[in-house]
Amino acid sequence: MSQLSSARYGKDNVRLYKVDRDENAGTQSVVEQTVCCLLEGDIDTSFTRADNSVVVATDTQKQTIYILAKQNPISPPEKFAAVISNHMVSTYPHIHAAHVKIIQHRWTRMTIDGKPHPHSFYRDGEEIRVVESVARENEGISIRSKIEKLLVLKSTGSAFYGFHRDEYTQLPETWDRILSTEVEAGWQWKLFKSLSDLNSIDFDGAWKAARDITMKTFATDNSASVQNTMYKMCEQILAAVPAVEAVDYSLPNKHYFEIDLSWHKGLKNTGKDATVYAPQSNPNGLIQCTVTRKGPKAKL
Ligand SMILES: O=c1[nH]c(=O)c2[nH]c(=O)[nH]c2[nH]1
Repeated sequence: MSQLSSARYGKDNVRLYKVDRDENAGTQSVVEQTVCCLLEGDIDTSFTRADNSVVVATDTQKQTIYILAKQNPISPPEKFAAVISNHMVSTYPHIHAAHVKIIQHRWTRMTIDGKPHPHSFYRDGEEIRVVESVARENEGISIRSKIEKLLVLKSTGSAFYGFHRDEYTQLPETWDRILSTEVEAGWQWKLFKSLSDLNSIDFDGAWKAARDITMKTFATDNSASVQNTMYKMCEQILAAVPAVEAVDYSLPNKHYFEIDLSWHKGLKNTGKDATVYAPQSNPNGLIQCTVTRKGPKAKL
């Protein structure tokens, strides 16, 4: 005998573009997103007994996303994700949870002849802003915001020494190394009881603060390790955004290896003479942590 132990369904990769035309200023602003919406609830019979009466078609979910995008601001993405997830659980009595993920892509306004252009934009990197919202019937709306794919590198100002050594250790200590990572940073908001609870929150301000803190700490910290530098980032984001309960980072350590070229006419390219390095794609270190406010230790 078998049983359905969990089920979710919906539409993924719903691509959205919205333009805001400011007729007075003669400028336009654009937002592009990719939305995923997955529903949970009393839908078991659609899997087990071919009962489609409980199915809010994935096409209906897609149309709903377009309509809600027309009727509401889609920026900040946190609020739009909450609007969609809340709509799903409040419209369909048999749907008890809605998981909405929004990826917001970068369209940065062009500067032409030193002035911001009124309607032209460019993709200044693969960095994305991500939001995951879950609305649960009778519980509230949970929101997690993320920065992903922000690639950073510093050419000095990073060390790694004093680590545990034993018969398996080959890595030399270093007081000056290249540090590079692709930032994945997340921050979990306190649970919102209803949509109106979101009104007092500056989601764009928090995203900017998290991004600025990440970059400034990365650049200015005399890094002892990825672990210590990322902890400092978490602490500052918690201090800057009171409505955030937890901050997490997942940082790959993208290694750059020295190349010994002394075999060729005694070329000096190691230690303080190193200028040409070999960037490594794999394997890479991967360091992750979650930091919360002081109190009883949360279960991980
Ligand atoms: O910042 C670092 N943390 C580590 O845990 C580690 N391990 C390693 O080989 N290099 C590094 N660098």
